Amino acid sequence: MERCRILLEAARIIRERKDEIATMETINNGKSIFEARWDIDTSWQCLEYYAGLAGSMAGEYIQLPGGSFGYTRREPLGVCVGIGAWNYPFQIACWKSAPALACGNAMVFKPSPFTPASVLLLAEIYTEAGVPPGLFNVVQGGAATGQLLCQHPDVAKVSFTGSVPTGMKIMEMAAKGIKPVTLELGGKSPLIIFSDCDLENVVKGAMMANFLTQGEVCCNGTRVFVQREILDEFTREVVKRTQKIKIGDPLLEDTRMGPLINRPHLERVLGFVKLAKEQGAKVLCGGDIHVPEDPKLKDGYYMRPCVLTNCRDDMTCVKEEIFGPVMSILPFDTEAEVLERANDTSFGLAAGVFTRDIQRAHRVVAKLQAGMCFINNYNVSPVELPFGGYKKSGFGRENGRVAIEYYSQLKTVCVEMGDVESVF
Ligand SMILES: NC(=O)c1ccc[n+]([C@@H]2O[C@H](COP(=O)([O-])OP(=O)(O)OC[C@H]3O[C@@H](n4cnc5c(N)ncnc54)[C@H](O)[C@@H]3O)[C@@H](O)[C@H]2O)c1
Repeated sequence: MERCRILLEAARIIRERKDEIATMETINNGKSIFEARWDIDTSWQCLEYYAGLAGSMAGEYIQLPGGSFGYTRREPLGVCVGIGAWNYPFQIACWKSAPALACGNAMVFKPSPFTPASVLLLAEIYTEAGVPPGLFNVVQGGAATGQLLCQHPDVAKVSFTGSVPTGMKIMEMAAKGIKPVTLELGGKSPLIIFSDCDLENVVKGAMMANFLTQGEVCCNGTRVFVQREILDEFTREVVKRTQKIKIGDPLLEDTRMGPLINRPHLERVLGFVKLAKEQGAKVLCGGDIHVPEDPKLKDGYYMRPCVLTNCRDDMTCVKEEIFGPVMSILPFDTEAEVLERANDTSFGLAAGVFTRDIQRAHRVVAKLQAGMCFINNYNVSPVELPFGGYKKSGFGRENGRVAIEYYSQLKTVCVEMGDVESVF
């Protein structure tokens, strides 16, 4: 209950300082202030959720013959390391630290060196809320710092959010110390749109699945499979709305897309568009640098969101995670065909299906190889629901009740009520 009270107080302070934290996050990452406020909301909601669970963690009592019994205790792991990506800096730190602290662990958190700032506010807030000194710590640095943390003998667990190649290295390092890991890695998720869908909702869903945070979202549904009957209508509408996205100063209220994280990443994303064209895709809009009218933004890392058609499943833009505002539209004819194509990837983070046919919706999601599936929506993230990947998108879960299992260990106690029966 003490942990619960402190986490609730931290959640209250985050709510109170929401605008300040969101502004810091926008400067930190480049996402629009409008979206940064959403991130801060899911951050304090996460703290509230685990505050609620902190006081209710319990073991099991198991009866054994002869009056003997056993019971289990859920105990903390010790010092947990959190390593974060740059796309949701504050939110990732909350999604890791809230269950870690609720379970009685300490956490050392290392943000991405591209977004070092906002998590310091979280550390400040935890201290103000009453988290004892040393229980939540921020260490700045890049890969070398991350490695030192993973290899440290006093570290009991590593929870990592980032790319697949780094995830592999983390797992290797953790294996040497037999440490459990949670891996939240990349994706190339399918969004399947059947012709019986509500077109207005589907267009909104496809935009949400592709263009939040400049397209730098792990679970984005970037392979947009559209049933052929509605292909033209859907494409026309999605292009029209994509062209209307307001790009510019992310601190302005009406901006919906800010700059990408840095110049090398912008060039990488533009490189994917160039390669897509060379491989035969057609750019319907965007995919190039955007220079805002405001002269002080002229060197910003802005690009216009891009919609690609004429895509094939073997193209690089359809196979690899671009991590930028690039949507690939892929026509399909039948349910069986689209399921096979949707699952034909080594990733498995998320998937979405839009249809008015309720039986089909459940039949399709049951067959999708993805940890987070959406029916008739996309990229909503209630903290009550577990989130995490299948296949190379990682394992372990964040959020939901199940995350408790990833930040605690189970002790079994066997109690004898009779005499010891010895064979000696
Ligand atoms: N599944 C999810 O929940 C989720 C959420 C956000 C982002 N992501 C993924 O993250 C990727 C983008 O983020 P990124 O570019 O920051 O990823 P990244 O793998 O380059 O870096 C992530 C973090 O790992 C650290 N790091 C890098 N090398 C390391 C090493 N050898 N040892 C220990 N730590 C090391 C970085 O400093 C950073 O803090 C994308 O692939 C995206 O899909 C996944």
